[in-house]
Amino acid sequence: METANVSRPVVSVVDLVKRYGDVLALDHFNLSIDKGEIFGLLGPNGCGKTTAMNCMLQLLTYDKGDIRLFGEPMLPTRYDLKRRIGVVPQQVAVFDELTVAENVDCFCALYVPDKKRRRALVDEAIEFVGLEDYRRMRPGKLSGGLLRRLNIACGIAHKPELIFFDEPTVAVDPQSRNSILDGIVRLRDEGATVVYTSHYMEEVEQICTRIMIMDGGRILAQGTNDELKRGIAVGEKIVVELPGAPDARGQAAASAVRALPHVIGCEFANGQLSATCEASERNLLDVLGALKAARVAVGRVYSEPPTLNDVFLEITGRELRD
Ligand SMILES: Nc1ncnc2c1ncn2[C@@H]1O[C@H](COP(=O)(O)OP(=O)(O)OP(=O)(O)O)[C@@H](O)[C@H]1O
Repeated sequence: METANVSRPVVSVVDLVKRYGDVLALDHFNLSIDKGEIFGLLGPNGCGKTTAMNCMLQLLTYDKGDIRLFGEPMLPTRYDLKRRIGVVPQQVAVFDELTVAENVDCFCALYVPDKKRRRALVDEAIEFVGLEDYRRMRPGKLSGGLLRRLNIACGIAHKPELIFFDEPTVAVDPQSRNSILDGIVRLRDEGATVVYTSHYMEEVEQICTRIMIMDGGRILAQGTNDELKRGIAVGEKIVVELPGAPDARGQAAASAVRALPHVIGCEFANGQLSATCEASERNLLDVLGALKAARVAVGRVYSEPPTLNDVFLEITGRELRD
């Protein structure tokens, strides 16, 4: 018999199809996110991330599919559910004629009518994103990174349980980027569930508990960072600098390495030999042994685990990077 306290996913999307005319933006898209996750939707520009998010939020109509948030059917009129959701859109959406504090208050007022309670929430949100010194400034005077932080404060001031972030770090300086990523982890630690879209794999690796890789409106793979990487043939990449090696000698060394067991591919370019290998404890010894036999002088050597780009590359044959 089913028990009453089985936890339901906070987000559940089944068989979502969205077309813009002839463009199939989402092709039977499915998603299930549990409470307390930071779930990453990762994929190149145009893969359908924003469309998926906007369908979940009922900001777009769709051709087919079932969307449930907090276990309830999500509909354009479900204001009770919308009140529990925060949205940080890709394009900064604030009012130029209002100050930082007035902007946060204005968005918070959509959900929290009580002025006194709102004052405390606005203060907390401004402090959360580190904009205390800019409270009375208008958005036009803020840098790109600070504007993004204001955009976040506007989306989270009402303490939503589920927060959608659509590429919140595009075109921000590294300091603001780190502050935004730290803030998202803190929101999760305080109990929120987060949906995070990005085409930056490093960010998704850094903060997401689970990741879905998308392309062309379809799901290519999903799992934890480790699960995704374990699912591909590449286990490690070995890079060896061959200082002063002429091109012919470097190419010969690369073909010797390519012949080794567990080596999937090997290239020599710009004085560097890069070998892609299956997981094996002997890879480094084998590669160095082959280079010694080929009589090339070896400089710096390092080994890297696979990245999400390798996962994307193996599935699609293309790079995830722009
Ligand atoms: N309003 C629209 N009309 C027609 N096609 C659209 C529209 N919005 C998006 N598309 C197309 O749908 C596909 C998915 O776009 P979407 O914006 O969801 O992707 P994305 O992964 O969020 O990319 P980005 O990060 O660039 O926003 C793309 O092919 C895009 O060109």
